[in-house]
Amino acid sequence: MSAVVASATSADAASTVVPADDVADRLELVRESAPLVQCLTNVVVANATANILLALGAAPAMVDIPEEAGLFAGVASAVLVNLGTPHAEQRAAMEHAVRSASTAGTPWVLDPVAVGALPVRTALARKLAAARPTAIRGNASEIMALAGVGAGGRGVDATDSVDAAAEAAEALARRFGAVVAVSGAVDLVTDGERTVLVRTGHARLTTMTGGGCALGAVMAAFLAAGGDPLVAVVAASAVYTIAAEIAAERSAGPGSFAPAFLDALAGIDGEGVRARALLA
Ligand SMILES: Nc1ncnc2c1ncn2[C@@H]1O[C@H](COP(=O)(O)OP(=O)(O)OP(=O)(O)O)[C@@H](O)[C@H]1O
Ligand SMILES: Cc1ncsc1CCO
Ligand SMILES: [Mg+2]
Repeated sequence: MSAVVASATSADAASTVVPADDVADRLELVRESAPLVQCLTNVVVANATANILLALGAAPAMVDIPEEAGLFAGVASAVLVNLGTPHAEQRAAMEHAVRSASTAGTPWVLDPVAVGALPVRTALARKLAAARPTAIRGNASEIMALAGVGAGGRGVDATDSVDAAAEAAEALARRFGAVVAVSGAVDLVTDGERTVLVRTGHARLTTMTGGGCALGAVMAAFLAAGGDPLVAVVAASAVYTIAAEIAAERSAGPGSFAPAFLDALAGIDGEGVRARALLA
């Protein structure tokens, strides 16, 4: 039985299945290694992202000033670059961090928040993508806009379906040699050759600020553990969305969901992954 099920999304990419045992193994590796995840992220979600990484068992560090970001990316286990509120100082820090991560071979994740209509972040996202992130994570409209199809979403929200973004995601993955993850009701993960659909999850995740942004940080934590980056990103997405299902059952709305999600992330183990996988 698989934690994630695959189906063909386009003629170009072969569908792939990632077994629940692989997801459980990756979760254990994250817990054992407690990766140090450097986050250059937006001011809206910084605190939520740090709490989510801690709950998972990783170590967050929001090191995002130009004088320190490059230095730190050389020692961090993984780096998240999220373009949600890209002030000038942070933009400069991102360029330092990306250069240093690439030199050190540190995995890094690009989240092109609200690219499309907004000029500064769109140009920056294109420039950073050319520096070959390990993974690119966004909602359907962001991935399509970065690939050069579509004008982006409504602010930070998607106006396109994950299905509609499948071909753009696969093309982007091939162009930049990255794993590309598209979030939505069903999450899609592709490396341009293999495509996986992660069907677990709950819509209440979209009522909590940082639902997508913190997922990028969690992907960075899973990538830090090494191995096949496609499997790492799928495992991150599966663990995250399974925890969201558990939290949704234990909460009444957005307010109680956020702490319940932290508890679920802290409590989930391989057995929990396998149990939910049977339902997927
Ligand atoms: N309709 C839905 N049903 C279930 N889960 C969903 C749905 N939409 C999104 N999700 C989940 O919510 C998480 C965030 O995805 P979303 O597409 O909202 O990201 P985003 O737009 O980048 O979020 P943000 O920028 O607000 O942080 C993902 O784990 C995804 O699986
Ligand atoms: C609301 C918001 N605005 C810029 S970034 C962000 C967090 C969700 O993407
Ligand atoms: Mg987003």
